[in-house]
Amino acid sequence: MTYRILAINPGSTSTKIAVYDNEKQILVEGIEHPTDEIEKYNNVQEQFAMRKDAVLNVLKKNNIPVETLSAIVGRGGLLPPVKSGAYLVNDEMIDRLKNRPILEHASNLGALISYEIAKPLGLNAYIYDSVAVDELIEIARPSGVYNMDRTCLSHSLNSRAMAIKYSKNHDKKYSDLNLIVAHLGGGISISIHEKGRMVDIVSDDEGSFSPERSGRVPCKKLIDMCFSGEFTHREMLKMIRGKGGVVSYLNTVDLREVEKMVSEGNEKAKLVYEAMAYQIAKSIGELATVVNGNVDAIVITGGIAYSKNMTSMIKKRVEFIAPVEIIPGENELESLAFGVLRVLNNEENVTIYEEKNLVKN
Ligand SMILES: Nc1ncnc2c1ncn2[C@@H]1O[C@H](COP(=O)(O)OP(=O)(O)O)[C@@H](O)[C@H]1O
Ligand SMILES: CCCC(=O)OP(=O)(O)O
Repeated sequence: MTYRILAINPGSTSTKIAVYDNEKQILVEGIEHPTDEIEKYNNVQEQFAMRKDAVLNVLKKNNIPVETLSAIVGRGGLLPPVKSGAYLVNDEMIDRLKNRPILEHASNLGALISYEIAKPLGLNAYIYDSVAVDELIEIARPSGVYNMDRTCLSHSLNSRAMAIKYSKNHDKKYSDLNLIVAHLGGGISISIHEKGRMVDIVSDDEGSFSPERSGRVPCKKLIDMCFSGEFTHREMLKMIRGKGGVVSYLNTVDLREVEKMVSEGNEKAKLVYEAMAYQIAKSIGELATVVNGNVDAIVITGGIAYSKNMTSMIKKRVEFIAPVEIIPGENELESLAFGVLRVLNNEENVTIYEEKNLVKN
């Protein structure tokens, strides 16, 4: 039996899509949304129709009628804490993502676009390994302020896929290993997978800064800025997500440009670049304590993992903990499609999204 699966991954500046016939990729395309186009919209939600039409146009251009699809899967958005794996998109999930998402994020459109295309065709729409996957152990939850538990938001889709890939490459089972995975992209999150469960993370606001995010910042200073009257809520959020991190110092989110600045002798760029490697290494070290140092391997992945300079600086600081494996890039479209394929082949269960039954937090 061949299943044709459409995978949709909306990012801040692009919507990546792929179509698979079982495990064979028959189409992959990155639809770019230029900044001047994105800036026409007040929020992510308003981009829904534009992005959905763009997806449908690509299918049409490539002679893939939507009627030939078996299922559609989108990158899961900022929902309340959910389990790993597949969820069926339903009206309750759509209501949450449309009206009360935990945070505004392009991935909130993954479920919405998938559902909108799937529903009239009588197909199921899914999300898989949402950014809100929460498998934290209880001791990891308190933040230090009563009633303000930590929120588990991470690049779980790519991080879990890379942890599984590492395990397979070494003829081991994911469920037998303790792995730290550092996802280094426009945003950075680092996770520790203990015997197949993502038991703790350093989220994009808890550790290293990244090309476009601030990471952990001094909270007393942050509070002062919030109440200074100078900035709106939206501007403050942008300061930590979108306009924070490398771009706030060097006016670019492209690490390759930063590397060029460094090679041309720019001392400020050198400090920022090295500080990022230093902070990433610190977060990896922090997570090693979760399993009392019993780490089998550290996996470095994401776009930044293509940089030999960056990965060797990190490696130098952390290889005393465990061997470091570099798996550059991300595997998100394939991870989405293969996850749903396992569901269609009855190799994996699917969860129905019901807020009354979600992970407690
Ligand atoms: N060969 C490379 N060397 C250094 N940095 C790279 C390289 N390729 C991509 N990057 C950087 O990776 C980051 C984007 O990573 P990516 O995983 O594509 O992010 P996202 O999916 O979050 O947009 C950018 O800062 C980009 O400059
Ligand atoms: C840390 C949550 C996931 C996230 O922010 O994803 P992107 O970096 O792809 O925006």
